[in-house]
Amino acid sequence: MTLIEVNNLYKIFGKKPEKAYPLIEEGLNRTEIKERVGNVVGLRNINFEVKAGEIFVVMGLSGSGKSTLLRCINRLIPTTSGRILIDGTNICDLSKKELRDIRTKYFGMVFQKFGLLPNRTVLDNVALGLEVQKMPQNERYEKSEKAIELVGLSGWEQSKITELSGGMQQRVGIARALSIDPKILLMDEPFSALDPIIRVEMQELLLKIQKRMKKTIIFITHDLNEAIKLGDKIMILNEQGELVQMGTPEKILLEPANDFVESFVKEVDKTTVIRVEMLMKKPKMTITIDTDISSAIQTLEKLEMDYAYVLDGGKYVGIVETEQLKACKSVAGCIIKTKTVEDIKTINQVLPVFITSEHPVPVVDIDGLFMGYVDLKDVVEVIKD
Ligand SMILES: Nc1ncnc2c1ncn2[C@@H]1O[C@H](COP(=O)(O)OP(=O)(O)OP(=O)(O)O)[C@@H](O)[C@H]1O
Repeated sequence: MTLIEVNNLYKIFGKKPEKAYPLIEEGLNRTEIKERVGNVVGLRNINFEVKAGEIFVVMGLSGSGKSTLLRCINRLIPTTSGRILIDGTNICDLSKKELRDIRTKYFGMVFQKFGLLPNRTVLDNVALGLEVQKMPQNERYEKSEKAIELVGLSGWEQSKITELSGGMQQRVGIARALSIDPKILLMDEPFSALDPIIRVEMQELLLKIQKRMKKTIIFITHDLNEAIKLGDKIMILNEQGELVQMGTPEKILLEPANDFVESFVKEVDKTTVIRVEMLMKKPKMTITIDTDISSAIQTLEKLEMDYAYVLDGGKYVGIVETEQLKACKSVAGCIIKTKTVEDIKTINQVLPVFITSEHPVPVVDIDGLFMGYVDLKDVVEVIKD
Protein backbone atom coordinates (compact mmCIF):
# COMPACT_ATOMS: atom_id res chain seq x y z
CA MET A 1 0.00 0.00 0.00
CA THR A 2 1.34 3.43 -0.96
CA LEU A 3 1.55 5.71 2.08
CA ILE A 4 3.38 8.68 0.58
CA GLU A 5 3.04 9.87 -2.98
CA VAL A 6 4.84 12.90 -4.38
CA ASN A 7 3.90 14.24 -7.80
CA ASN A 8 5.58 16.99 -9.84
CA LEU A 9 7.02 18.63 -6.76
CA TYR A 10 8.90 21.90 -7.22
CA LYS A 11 10.38 24.02 -4.45
CA ILE A 12 11.70 27.38 -5.53
CA PHE A 13 12.99 29.72 -2.83
CA GLY A 14 12.64 33.50 -3.09
CA LYS A 15 10.00 35.96 -4.20
CA LYS A 16 7.91 35.34 -7.33
CA PRO A 17 9.08 31.76 -7.85
CA GLU A 18 7.09 31.54 -11.10
CA LYS A 19 9.89 33.54 -12.76
CA ALA A 20 12.12 30.50 -12.42
CA TYR A 21 9.90 28.03 -14.32
CA PRO A 22 10.75 29.15 -17.88
CA LEU A 23 14.41 29.10 -16.98
CA ILE A 24 14.10 25.58 -15.60
CA GLU A 25 12.41 24.64 -18.90
CA GLU A 26 15.34 26.17 -20.77
CA GLY A 27 17.61 23.84 -18.83
CA LEU A 28 19.50 26.49 -16.87
CA ASN A 29 21.25 25.32 -13.74
CA ARG A 30 20.71 26.53 -10.16
CA THR A 31 23.50 29.15 -10.24
CA GLU A 32 22.39 30.55 -13.60
CA ILE A 33 18.78 30.81 -12.44
CA LYS A 34 19.83 32.53 -9.22
CA GLU A 35 21.88 35.02 -11.23
CA ARG A 36 19.04 35.73 -13.67
CA VAL A 37 16.06 36.00 -11.31
CA GLY A 38 17.40 35.67 -7.76
CA ASN A 39 15.47 32.47 -6.95
CA VAL A 40 17.06 29.27 -5.73
CA VAL A 41 15.65 26.09 -7.22
CA GLY A 42 15.60 23.64 -4.32
CA LEU A 43 13.75 20.78 -6.01
CA ARG A 44 12.81 20.17 -9.66
CA ASN A 45 9.90 18.01 -10.63
CA ILE A 46 10.25 15.25 -8.05
CA ASN A 47 8.04 12.17 -8.37
CA PHE A 48 8.07 9.09 -6.17
CA GLU A 49 6.01 6.76 -3.99
CA VAL A 50 6.79 5.18 -0.64
CA LYS A 51 5.06 1.99 0.37
CA ALA A 52 3.93 1.37 3.96
CA GLY A 53 6.63 -0.38 5.96
CA GLU A 54 9.42 0.62 3.58
CA ILE A 55 12.71 2.36 4.40
CA PHE A 56 13.02 4.91 1.62
CA VAL A 57 16.44 6.54 1.52
CA VAL A 58 17.01 9.93 -0.10
CA MET A 59 20.64 10.32 -1.02
CA GLY A 60 22.60 13.17 -2.52
CA LEU A 61 25.52 15.52 -1.97
CA SER A 62 25.32 18.67 0.12
CA GLY A 63 22.85 21.14 -1.41
CA SER A 64 21.01 18.54 -3.50
CA GLY A 65 17.73 19.31 -1.75
CA LYS A 66 17.38 16.38 0.66
CA SER A 67 16.39 18.46 3.69
CA THR A 68 14.18 20.65 1.54
CA LEU A 69 12.31 17.56 0.41
CA LEU A 70 11.83 16.36 3.97
CA ARG A 71 10.59 19.78 5.07
CA CYS A 72 8.12 19.82 2.18
CA ILE A 73 6.82 16.37 3.12
CA ASN A 74 5.87 17.42 6.63
CA ARG A 75 4.99 20.92 5.40
CA LEU A 76 7.51 22.72 7.58
CA ILE A 77 7.89 24.76 4.41
CA PRO A 78 5.28 25.25 1.68
CA THR A 79 5.79 23.64 -1.70
CA THR A 80 5.88 25.86 -4.80
CA SER A 81 3.91 23.41 -6.96
CA GLY A 82 3.00 19.75 -7.18
CA ARG A 83 1.28 17.60 -4.60
CA ILE A 84 2.21 15.44 -1.66
CA LEU A 85 -0.30 12.79 -0.66
CA ILE A 86 -0.01 11.31 2.82
CA ASP A 87 -2.28 8.29 3.00
CA GLY A 88 -4.30 9.87 0.17
CA THR A 89 -4.55 13.39 1.66
CA ASN A 90 -2.83 16.20 -0.21
CA ILE A 91 -1.03 18.00 2.60
CA CYS A 92 -0.39 21.01 0.39
CA ASP A 93 -4.11 21.89 0.65
CA LEU A 94 -4.60 21.62 4.41
CA SER A 95 -5.55 24.28 6.93
CA LYS A 96 -3.26 24.88 9.92
CA LYS A 97 -5.48 22.78 12.19
CA GLU A 98 -5.71 19.90 9.69
CA LEU A 99 -1.96 20.06 9.21
CA ARG A 100 -1.39 19.86 12.97
CA ASP A 101 -3.64 16.79 13.19
CA ILE A 102 -1.97 15.01 10.30
CA ARG A 103 1.48 15.77 11.70
CA THR A 104 0.52 14.36 15.11
CA LYS A 105 -0.90 11.21 13.60
CA TYR A 106 1.71 10.55 10.94
CA PHE A 107 5.10 12.13 11.58
CA GLY A 108 7.93 11.44 13.97
CA MET A 109 11.15 13.36 13.31
CA VAL A 110 14.75 12.46 14.07
CA PHE A 111 17.40 15.11 13.38
CA GLN A 112 21.15 15.04 12.92
CA LYS A 113 21.67 17.36 15.88
CA PHE A 114 19.34 15.34 18.13
CA GLY A 115 17.29 18.42 19.18
CA LEU A 116 17.04 17.29 22.82
CA LEU A 117 16.48 19.48 25.87
CA PRO A 118 19.73 19.24 27.86
CA ASN A 119 18.29 19.95 31.29
CA ARG A 120 15.55 17.40 31.06
CA THR A 121 15.89 13.75 31.92
CA VAL A 122 15.91 11.06 29.24
CA LEU A 123 12.35 10.13 30.19
CA ASP A 124 11.07 13.70 29.96
CA ASN A 125 12.77 14.20 26.61
CA VAL A 126 11.21 11.04 25.21
CA ALA A 127 7.82 12.03 26.61
CA LEU A 128 7.97 15.50 25.08
CA GLY A 129 5.80 14.79 22.04
CA LEU A 130 3.14 13.18 24.23
CA GLU A 131 3.30 16.10 26.66
CA VAL A 132 2.58 18.45 23.77
CA GLN A 133 -0.43 16.25 22.99
CA LYS A 134 -1.48 16.83 26.64
CA MET A 135 -1.38 13.17 27.56
CA PRO A 136 -1.55 12.56 31.35
CA GLN A 137 1.85 11.99 32.94
CA ASN A 138 1.53 8.34 33.95
CA GLU A 139 0.27 7.36 30.50
CA ARG A 140 3.00 9.27 28.68
CA TYR A 141 5.68 7.81 30.95
CA GLU A 142 4.40 4.32 30.31
CA LYS A 143 4.58 4.80 26.53
CA SER A 144 7.97 6.51 26.79
CA GLU A 145 9.45 3.72 28.89
CA LYS A 146 8.48 1.24 26.17
CA ALA A 147 10.20 3.41 23.55
CA ILE A 148 13.28 3.73 25.79
CA GLU A 149 13.43 -0.04 26.10
CA LEU A 150 13.14 -0.38 22.33
CA VAL A 151 16.28 1.71 21.77
CA GLY A 152 18.21 -0.15 24.50
CA LEU A 153 18.34 2.62 27.10
CA SER A 154 16.44 0.99 29.96
CA GLY A 155 17.99 2.12 33.25
CA TRP A 156 18.87 5.58 31.90
CA GLU A 157 15.39 7.10 32.28
CA GLN A 158 16.38 9.53 35.03
CA SER A 159 19.74 10.54 33.55
CA LYS A 160 20.32 14.02 32.19
CA ILE A 161 20.98 14.30 28.46
CA THR A 162 24.38 15.85 29.16
CA GLU A 163 25.48 12.60 30.84
CA LEU A 164 25.01 10.63 27.61
CA SER A 165 27.35 9.96 24.68
CA GLY A 166 26.38 11.07 21.17
CA GLY A 167 25.14 7.61 20.20
CA MET A 168 23.02 7.42 23.36
CA GLN A 169 21.60 10.87 22.71
CA GLN A 170 20.50 9.79 19.26
CA ARG A 171 18.87 6.72 20.83
CA VAL A 172 16.87 9.19 22.91
CA GLY A 173 16.04 11.09 19.71
CA ILE A 174 14.72 7.90 18.10
CA ALA A 175 12.77 6.94 21.25
CA ARG A 176 11.18 10.39 21.33
CA ALA A 177 10.06 10.01 17.72
CA LEU A 178 8.73 6.49 18.38
CA SER A 179 6.92 7.35 21.62
CA ILE A 180 4.11 9.07 19.73
CA ASP A 181 3.72 5.94 17.59
CA PRO A 182 3.82 7.77 14.25
CA LYS A 183 3.07 5.97 11.00
CA ILE A 184 6.02 7.72 9.33
CA LEU A 185 9.50 8.42 10.64
CA LEU A 186 11.35 11.26 8.94
CA MET A 187 15.06 10.95 9.66
CA ASP A 188 17.34 13.77 8.51
CA GLU A 189 20.95 12.52 8.49
CA PRO A 190 20.40 11.07 11.96
CA PHE A 191 23.73 9.26 12.17
CA SER A 192 25.99 11.69 10.31
CA ALA A 193 27.36 13.33 13.47
CA LEU A 194 28.35 10.00 15.07
CA ASP A 195 31.75 8.36 14.83
CA PRO A 196 31.95 5.41 12.40
CA ILE A 197 31.63 2.53 14.88
CA ILE A 198 28.69 4.07 16.71
CA ARG A 199 27.15 4.93 13.36
CA VAL A 200 27.19 1.28 12.29
CA GLU A 201 25.73 0.31 15.69
CA MET A 202 22.90 2.80 15.18
CA GLN A 203 22.20 1.48 11.69
CA GLU A 204 21.90 -2.02 13.16
CA LEU A 205 19.62 -0.69 15.89
CA LEU A 206 17.37 1.00 13.34
CA LEU A 207 17.06 -2.22 11.32
CA LYS A 208 16.27 -4.15 14.50
CA ILE A 209 13.59 -1.65 15.52
CA GLN A 210 12.20 -1.65 12.00
CA LYS A 211 11.81 -5.44 12.07
CA ARG A 212 9.56 -5.07 15.10
CA MET A 213 7.77 -1.82 14.35
CA LYS A 214 7.46 -1.84 10.54
CA LYS A 215 7.29 1.95 10.30
CA THR A 216 7.42 3.79 7.02
CA ILE A 217 10.73 5.61 7.08
CA ILE A 218 12.18 8.38 4.94
CA PHE A 219 15.86 8.43 5.72
CA ILE A 220 18.17 11.15 4.46
CA THR A 221 21.87 10.53 4.03
CA HIS A 222 24.80 11.59 1.89
CA ASP A 223 26.50 8.22 2.40
CA LEU A 224 25.85 5.52 -0.21
CA ASN A 225 27.03 2.71 2.08
CA GLU A 226 24.47 3.78 4.66
CA ALA A 227 21.81 4.11 1.97
CA ILE A 228 22.52 0.61 0.71
CA LYS A 229 22.55 -0.93 4.14
CA LEU A 230 19.27 0.59 5.23
CA GLY A 231 17.23 1.26 2.12
CA ASP A 232 14.55 -0.92 0.66
CA LYS A 233 14.58 1.74 -2.02
CA ILE A 234 17.01 4.55 -2.70
CA MET A 235 16.37 7.83 -4.48
CA ILE A 236 19.38 9.82 -5.64
CA LEU A 237 19.21 13.59 -6.12
CA ASN A 238 21.86 15.53 -8.05
CA GLU A 239 23.27 18.94 -7.20
CA GLN A 240 20.46 20.63 -9.18
CA GLY A 241 17.71 19.19 -6.97
CA GLU A 242 16.70 16.66 -9.64
CA LEU A 243 15.92 13.00 -9.21
CA VAL A 244 18.54 11.03 -11.13
CA GLN A 245 17.77 7.47 -10.13
CA MET A 246 15.43 5.52 -7.92
CA GLY A 247 15.44 1.79 -7.21
CA THR A 248 16.53 -1.02 -4.96
CA PRO A 249 20.14 -0.94 -3.71
CA GLU A 250 20.97 -3.79 -6.10
CA LYS A 251 19.49 -1.94 -9.06
CA ILE A 252 21.46 1.22 -8.25
CA LEU A 253 24.68 -0.72 -7.83
CA LEU A 254 24.30 -2.92 -10.88
CA GLU A 255 22.71 -0.45 -13.25
CA PRO A 256 23.76 3.10 -12.31
CA ALA A 257 21.66 5.46 -14.43
CA ASN A 258 24.49 7.84 -15.37
CA ASP A 259 28.07 8.90 -14.63
CA PHE A 260 26.93 10.81 -11.55
CA VAL A 261 25.50 7.69 -9.90
CA GLU A 262 28.39 5.61 -11.22
CA SER A 263 30.81 7.91 -9.39
CA PHE A 264 29.12 7.06 -6.06
CA VAL A 265 28.76 3.39 -6.84
CA LYS A 266 32.45 2.92 -7.73
CA GLU A 267 33.47 3.11 -4.09
CA VAL A 268 31.18 0.31 -2.92
CA ASP A 269 32.20 -3.36 -2.77
CA LYS A 270 29.22 -4.78 -4.63
CA THR A 271 29.62 -8.29 -3.23
CA THR A 272 28.87 -6.97 0.25
CA VAL A 273 25.52 -5.77 -0.98
CA ILE A 274 24.20 -8.02 -3.67
CA ARG A 275 22.35 -10.87 -2.00
CA VAL A 276 22.17 -14.44 -3.23
CA GLU A 277 18.54 -13.72 -4.03
CA MET A 278 19.78 -11.91 -7.15
CA LEU A 279 21.60 -14.99 -8.38
CA MET A 280 19.40 -17.82 -7.23
CA LYS A 281 17.26 -19.76 -9.64
CA LYS A 282 13.66 -18.85 -8.99
CA PRO A 283 11.20 -21.74 -8.63
CA LYS A 284 9.63 -21.24 -12.03
CA MET A 285 8.28 -24.72 -12.05
CA THR A 286 6.91 -26.95 -9.33
CA ILE A 287 5.66 -30.51 -9.37
CA THR A 288 4.06 -32.50 -6.63
CA ILE A 289 5.97 -35.27 -4.92
CA ASP A 290 3.64 -37.99 -6.22
CA THR A 291 4.11 -37.11 -9.91
CA ASP A 292 5.29 -40.20 -11.81
CA ILE A 293 8.63 -39.94 -13.54
CA SER A 294 7.35 -40.17 -17.12
CA SER A 295 4.84 -37.38 -16.57
CA ALA A 296 7.46 -35.25 -14.83
CA ILE A 297 9.88 -35.64 -17.77
CA GLN A 298 7.11 -34.78 -20.20
CA THR A 299 6.14 -31.62 -18.30
CA LEU A 300 9.69 -30.42 -17.78
CA GLU A 301 10.67 -31.01 -21.39
CA LYS A 302 7.56 -29.29 -22.69
CA LEU A 303 8.44 -26.18 -20.69
CA GLU A 304 12.14 -26.54 -21.51
CA MET A 305 13.01 -26.59 -17.81
CA ASP A 306 16.09 -28.37 -16.55
CA TYR A 307 14.80 -28.62 -12.99
CA ALA A 308 11.63 -28.32 -10.91
CA TYR A 309 10.86 -27.75 -7.26
CA VAL A 310 9.08 -30.62 -5.58
CA LEU A 311 6.15 -29.86 -3.31
CA ASP A 312 4.65 -32.12 -0.68
CA GLY A 313 1.34 -30.81 0.61
CA GLY A 314 2.26 -27.33 -0.71
CA LYS A 315 5.62 -27.36 1.13
CA TYR A 316 8.93 -27.28 -0.71
CA VAL A 317 10.78 -30.56 -0.05
CA GLY A 318 13.42 -30.82 -2.78
CA ILE A 319 14.48 -30.43 -6.39
CA VAL A 320 14.45 -32.84 -9.33
CA GLU A 321 16.52 -32.34 -12.44
CA THR A 322 15.34 -33.34 -15.88
CA GLU A 323 18.63 -35.18 -16.56
CA GLN A 324 18.22 -37.15 -13.37
CA LEU A 325 14.70 -38.15 -14.30
CA LYS A 326 15.82 -39.18 -17.77
CA ALA A 327 18.65 -41.27 -16.33
CA CYS A 328 16.13 -43.01 -14.17
CA LYS A 329 13.94 -43.74 -17.14
CA SER A 330 16.89 -45.07 -19.14
CA VAL A 331 17.72 -47.66 -16.48
CA ALA A 332 14.15 -48.53 -15.67
CA GLY A 333 13.82 -52.24 -15.50
CA CYS A 334 17.49 -52.84 -14.81
CA ILE A 335 18.37 -55.37 -12.21
CA ILE A 336 20.69 -54.04 -9.56
CA LYS A 337 22.82 -56.59 -7.83
CA THR A 338 24.17 -55.53 -4.49
CA LYS A 339 26.46 -57.11 -1.94
CA THR A 340 23.76 -58.18 0.42
CA VAL A 341 21.36 -60.94 -0.41
CA GLU A 342 18.53 -58.97 1.07
CA ASP A 343 19.15 -56.13 -1.38
CA ILE A 344 19.23 -58.41 -4.37
CA LYS A 345 15.81 -59.59 -3.39
CA THR A 346 14.32 -56.12 -3.22
CA ILE A 347 16.25 -54.30 -5.88
CA ASN A 348 15.00 -55.94 -8.97
CA GLN A 349 13.64 -52.51 -9.65
CA VAL A 350 14.64 -49.16 -11.08
CA LEU A 351 17.80 -47.17 -10.45
CA PRO A 352 16.70 -43.58 -10.74
CA VAL A 353 19.99 -41.66 -10.82
CA PHE A 354 23.28 -41.66 -12.60
CA ILE A 355 25.21 -44.72 -11.60
CA THR A 356 28.16 -42.45 -10.82
CA SER A 357 26.35 -40.82 -7.90
CA GLU A 358 28.28 -40.85 -4.65
CA HIS A 359 25.17 -40.72 -2.53
CA PRO A 360 22.63 -43.36 -1.61
CA VAL A 361 20.16 -43.53 -4.44
CA PRO A 362 16.43 -43.75 -4.13
CA VAL A 363 15.01 -46.90 -5.67
CA VAL A 364 11.58 -46.80 -7.22
CA ASP A 365 9.61 -49.54 -8.84
CA ILE A 366 8.39 -49.60 -12.44
CA ASP A 367 5.45 -47.39 -11.51
CA GLY A 368 7.69 -44.83 -9.85
CA LEU A 369 6.79 -45.91 -6.34
CA PHE A 370 9.56 -45.20 -3.83
CA MET A 371 11.04 -48.41 -2.43
CA GLY A 372 13.96 -47.18 -0.34
CA TYR A 373 17.61 -46.17 -0.68
CA VAL A 374 20.59 -48.17 -1.74
CA ASP A 375 24.17 -47.09 -1.26
CA LEU A 376 26.07 -47.28 -4.53
CA LYS A 377 29.10 -48.78 -2.86
CA ASP A 378 26.93 -51.83 -2.22
CA VAL A 379 25.90 -52.13 -5.87
CA VAL A 380 27.88 -54.82 -7.59
CA GLU A 381 26.16 -54.91 -10.94
CA VAL A 382 23.46 -53.21 -12.95
CA ILE A 383 22.05 -55.48 -15.58
CA LYS A 384 20.03 -53.98 -18.43
CA ASP A 385 17.12 -55.98 -19.71
N1 LIG B 1 15.44 29.00 2.96
C1 LIG B 1 16.18 28.92 1.88
N2 LIG B 1 16.33 29.98 1.07
C2 LIG B 1 17.06 29.91 -0.06
N3 LIG B 1 17.70 28.81 -0.48
C3 LIG B 1 17.58 27.72 0.29
C4 LIG B 1 16.83 27.70 1.50
N4 LIG B 1 16.91 26.47 2.04
C5 LIG B 1 17.67 25.73 1.20
N5 LIG B 1 18.07 26.48 0.16
C6 LIG B 1 18.88 26.03 -0.98
O1 LIG B 1 18.25 24.89 -1.55
C7 LIG B 1 19.23 23.96 -1.99
C8 LIG B 1 18.98 22.63 -1.33
O2 LIG B 1 19.29 22.73 0.07
P1 LIG B 1 19.10 21.56 1.13
O3 LIG B 1 19.49 22.08 2.45
O4 LIG B 1 17.77 20.98 0.96
O5 LIG B 1 20.19 20.53 0.62
P2 LIG B 1 20.69 19.21 1.34
O6 LIG B 1 20.82 18.18 0.27
O7 LIG B 1 19.86 18.90 2.49
O8 LIG B 1 22.13 19.67 1.82
P3 LIG B 1 22.94 19.25 3.15
O9 LIG B 1 23.33 17.82 2.98
O10 LIG B 1 24.12 20.17 3.11
O11 LIG B 1 22.03 19.50 4.31
C9 LIG B 1 20.60 24.58 -1.64
O12 LIG B 1 21.10 25.22 -2.78
C10 LIG B 1 20.27 25.56 -0.55
O13 LIG B 1 21.18 26.64 -0.57
